[in-house]
Amino acid sequence: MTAADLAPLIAAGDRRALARAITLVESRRADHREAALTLLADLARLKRQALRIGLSGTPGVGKSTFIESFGLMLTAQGLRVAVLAVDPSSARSGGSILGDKTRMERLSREPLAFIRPSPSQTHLGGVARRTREAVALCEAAGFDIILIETVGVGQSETVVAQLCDLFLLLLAPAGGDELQGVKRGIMEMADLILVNKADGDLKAAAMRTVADYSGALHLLRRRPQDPEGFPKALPVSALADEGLAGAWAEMQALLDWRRANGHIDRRRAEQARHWFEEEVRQGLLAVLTRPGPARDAMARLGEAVAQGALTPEAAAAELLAGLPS
Ligand SMILES: Nc1nc2c(ncn2[C@@H]2O[C@H](COP(=O)(O)OP(=O)(O)OP(=O)(O)O)[C@@H](O)[C@H]2O)c(=O)[nH]1
Repeated sequence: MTAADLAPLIAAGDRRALARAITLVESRRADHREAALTLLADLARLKRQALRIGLSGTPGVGKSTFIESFGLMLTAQGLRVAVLAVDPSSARSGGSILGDKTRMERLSREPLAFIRPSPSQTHLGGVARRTREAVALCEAAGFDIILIETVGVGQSETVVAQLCDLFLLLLAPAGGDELQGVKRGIMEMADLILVNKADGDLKAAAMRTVADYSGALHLLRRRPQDPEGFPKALPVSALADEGLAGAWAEMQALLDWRRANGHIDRRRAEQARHWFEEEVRQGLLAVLTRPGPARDAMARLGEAVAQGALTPEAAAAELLAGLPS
């Protein structure tokens, strides 16, 4: 099947065609890459947009339980939901955070939902491109909401934050009264902090954790993209399906405000620029690492620097001057 065959099927919302197209954008083969770029350009003409929600949380915090409950709540409202994952750790574990078939079993059977397991990837640049293109394909397929999940190791939150309109941080109730070592940078990215497992014996601890984070969020500098009161921390129970409708109402209130104030369009424009620049950076790196004159010059000039024949600065200037401009 060619890109030209896939495009109308995806536009009609065919989930199998969508899955095949995602496989195509994941491929490293040069002819696949070319077909993928044609397909993406074709589908971009539809100018369809979904609400993109990023979700981060450490293993065991309840991400899959949350996505299943939250996703089912949305599909019950007639919304089409796609779930993607950014998982840079899968290269190491050899597995995939969404690979386990038993995860989100009910949601995966739902006709309005599409769940894409995360493939093994070797570097974050590849993960970012793959996910970005998968998001674009899901949008073209007419999904209303795209949930982009990450386990939050290394730089993966930054990738997700650059792909989404809204960023959720899922936390577990803390044992003591200390914040759970959540890095400041990650807190600063969050639009909502959801303290999961606010049920049964864990409820009291969850409420304390919500209070702790509410206090901590208060101390952060107010961001221009936030109305009064955001970002905020809320208790939820993905298992008992409690607090999810409330969290969704908060997300919608925030999005309405951002839309009305032009923040969504502005953020997407900034993200598009970011990804363009990132692609250029990756392309330049590829020029230096694949066999060819640039890599040869790199080796030759590196040797000259090592032997003291050239300063690092002079050698770098010579190399850069020789690159196609
Ligand atoms: N009490 C309670 N337990 C929950 C809740 N949500 C998830 N759990 C439990 O927490 C455990 C981990 O849940 P998962 O949804 O698999 O967590 P995850 O973050 O997706 O974990 P990884 O797949 O390892 O990344 C499971 O035993 C769930 O049943 C909740 O709201 N309340």
